Formats: sequence, C-alpha cells, structure tokens
Amino acid sequence: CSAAQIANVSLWTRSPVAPDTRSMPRLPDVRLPERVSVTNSLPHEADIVLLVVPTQALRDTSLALEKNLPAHVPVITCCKGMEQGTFALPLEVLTQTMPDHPAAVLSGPNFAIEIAKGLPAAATLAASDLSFAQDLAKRLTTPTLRLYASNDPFGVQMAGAAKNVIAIGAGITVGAEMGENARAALITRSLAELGRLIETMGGQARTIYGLAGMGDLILTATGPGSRNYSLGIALGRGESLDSILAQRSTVSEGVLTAPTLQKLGKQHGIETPIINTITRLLSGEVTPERARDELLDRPPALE
Ligand SMILES: NC(=O)C1=CN([C@@H]2O[C@H](COP(=O)(O)OP(=O)(O)OC[C@H]3O[C@@H](n4cnc5c(N)ncnc54)[C@H](O)[C@@H]3O)[C@@H](O)[C@H]2O)C=CC1
Ligand SMILES: O=C(CO)COP(=O)(O)O
Repeated sequence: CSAAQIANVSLWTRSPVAPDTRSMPRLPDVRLPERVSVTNSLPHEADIVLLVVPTQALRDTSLALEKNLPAHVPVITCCKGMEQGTFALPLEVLTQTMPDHPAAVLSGPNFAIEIAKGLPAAATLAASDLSFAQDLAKRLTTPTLRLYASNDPFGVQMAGAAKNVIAIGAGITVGAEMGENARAALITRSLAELGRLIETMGGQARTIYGLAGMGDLILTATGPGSRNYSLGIALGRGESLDSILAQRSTVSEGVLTAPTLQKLGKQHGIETPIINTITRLLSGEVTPERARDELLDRPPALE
C-alpha cells in the first residue's frame, strides 16, 4: 500500500501544536491533516518509524525509542549529518542503538515546509538490502512525493551530510558578493570532491549525481529557504558564527559536519580542498577573500 492509503500517522514531537489551527511553530501556515495525531509519548507499536531530529540528538532519541518498540519495526532516519566525536553516520548510530531493527535512510531535496504543503517532490530511500528499500519506497510514496530506491545508504548519507557544508560555502560566496559564477564553480567542483570521498570510502560515486547529492545541492546551495545557505550568507557578510547561531532555534547541520568531514578526508588520504576551506572559514581561521585566493591558487588540474 502507498502512504496515501496509510490511515494513521502519529507525530511524536516536543513542539506545541495549536489546537485551533493545528499548526506548529516550525511549519507556520500548514494545518496538520486530521489523520495525523500528535503525541508527546514515544510509540509502542508502528508499521514504520521515521526519525527526524538533529543528528546530534539521534543517539539519545533512538535509545529511548528502542526501549519502547518491538524489534521488527523498521526505522528510517531523515538526519543529514554526522555524529560529533564518533564520526558516525545516522545509520551507524542506529546499528548501535537499535540493532534488532531493520533500518534505512531517506534523503533528497525536500524542504519540510514544501513537503507539508503537498508540493511535488522526490527523494531517495536507501538501504543495503535493495528489496527492503524498494518495499519502503513503495509504501511511503504518495501522490506528491515520489521515492526512488537505492542500495547505497553510505553514499546517500555522505551526500546528505556534505551538501550542508557546501551550502554554507555557496552562501558565503553570495554574502561576500563574489558573484554567481563563483557559486556555480563551488557547487560543481564540490561534486567531484564528494564523489571522490564517497567512492574511496566504499560508496558508489554516482550517488552524488542523484537526488540526495546533486538534487539536494541544487536546492540548498541556491535556495534562500536553506538554513545552511542563509548561515553562509550571513558569514559572508561578516557576521560571526556565534552571533548567527545565537539567533537560531533550529539546527544548521553543516556547522558540525564540516570539521568531521575534513578529518575523514585526511584520514583516508583524500584531497578535499573545498570542505577544508569551508571548515577554516567556519572556525574564523580565514576570511572569505583569503579562502577565495587559496582555492584559485591551487595547482593546475584536469577536470
Ligand atoms: N527541515 C528540513 O527541511 C529538513 C531537515 N532534514 C534533516 O532532518 C533533521 C532534523 O531537522 P529539522 O527537523 O529541521 O530540525 P529542528 O532543529 O527543527 O529539530 C527537529 C525536532 O527535533 C527536536 N529536537 C531538537 N533537539 C533535540 C534533542 N536534543 N532531543 C530530542 N529532540 C530534539 C526539536 O524539538 C524538533 O521538534 C536534520 O538532520 C536535517 O538536516 C532533512 C530534510 C529536510
Ligand atoms: O536538507 C534540507 C532540504 O533538503 C534542508 O536544508 P537546511 O537544513 O539547510 O535548511
């Protein structure tokens, strides 16, 4: 059956839902459908669970969920980041916290507000067992959200995490008024860099050209609705990272993912000049102008 036929959706959330308008602070102007019931208790039974919390909260949230949920229930992570300290991708976290649950990842160019409004979109549903991914994709596809199955969960997660870092870089080019050519060059060359990283670490290089890679990059490295991109714009204009973060109540995953990716690249001996530069920009080690000069000054290379 498709999600269009799923009768009951239970939304576990800490956020308040206005009883009269059924709207939430993070999704203003959207009325939750009547078939969505809102709860602040974790579920004891479900057909499928989607975990949508900031990556750094995934371990605690999934541990709490594991205590409640029977082992057969599939869990899908929608997180786009890497755990600080452990370098774990979301599915690795779930393998440790919910080892008896079949798990998958959902990722793609999907601003939550547009999905909630029922605007058309597509995404990738990935699991190492392709038939499991295909089954979940079929069950969660709706008339407005088309899901494609993939057997490269590693590549999909790396792409989803890394695109947030690149979106910050793209925002910086805009905030620092470097022009649209610079943003296009940064996005395009980042695809080569991320493809290298994914392939060397055991994923499929072509995943970077799919919805979770290029698709999400096109969205978040150009769309003002992206928190990572808008954070980059503010940084490029000269605001400090601390002051930008102090004004925000929701997560901008790229800030913590950048140094983690940089370390991973180094560990695996992979050249990641764009990720390294964005990491140094975030830590205040270089100015946008210096970063621009360093990237342009690199030795000649084949495309
Ligand atoms: N917002 C979007 O358009 C999309 C977000 N994502 C990804 O989904 C994940 C969550 O993103 P958002 O929902 O936008 O983030 P958010 O910052 O709005 O937080 C989501 C929910 O997690 C809860 N939360 C925050 N910290 C928590 C903690 N320590 N313990 C338990 N719950 C906690 C919040 O109360 C909120 O209800 C991120 O990895 C993001 O990259 C993926 C696709 C689209
Ligand atoms: O991942 C997203 C859309 O696909 C959301 O991007 P931001 O976290 O940058 O807002």
